[in-house]
Amino acid sequence: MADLHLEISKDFTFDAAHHFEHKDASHPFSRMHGHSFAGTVTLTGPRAAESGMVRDFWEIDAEINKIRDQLDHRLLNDVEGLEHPSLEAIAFWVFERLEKTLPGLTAVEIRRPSCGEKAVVRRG
Ligand SMILES: Nc1nc2c(c(=O)[nH]1)N=C([C@H](O)[C@H](O)COP(=O)(O)OP(=O)(O)OP(=O)(O)O)CN2
Ligand SMILES: [Zn+2]
Repeated sequence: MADLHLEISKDFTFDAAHHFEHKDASHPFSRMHGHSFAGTVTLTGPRAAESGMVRDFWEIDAEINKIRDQLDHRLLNDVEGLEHPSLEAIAFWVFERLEKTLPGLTAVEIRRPSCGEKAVVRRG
């Protein structure tokens, strides 16, 4: 048992627009366009003796929703800290905010399911 560790994960989705300023004006990615994004937040830790839980999913959901509200149906380039809104940047941005309120956060994954692309930020 000593070599076992416990992970729990919660998925979320958001829709947002962005554009990439490092591309030539003629490139399609330089024009504003939108995506449906999906994310997964992972916590690692022991089960609390009194609840049997690493952390109540209801509490995780509440913290994710505070972050999601800052992304959903927004132009990501306008969000402070997301001036270059790649999947990689979004994953870092979410991790940095959620680690303040979700102790035991070990990974944030952001995906674009329509094209099978994802970025993962992992601690450790
Ligand atoms: N390493 C990365 N590369 C690229 C990223 C990124 O975040 N990290 N992002 C893009 C653009 O967002 C681009 O718009 C993706 O376009 P494409 O792959 O053509 O996907 P779709 O437009 O087909 O996606 P839909 O959501 O289905 O419209 C490029 N590279
Ligand atoms: Zn895009």
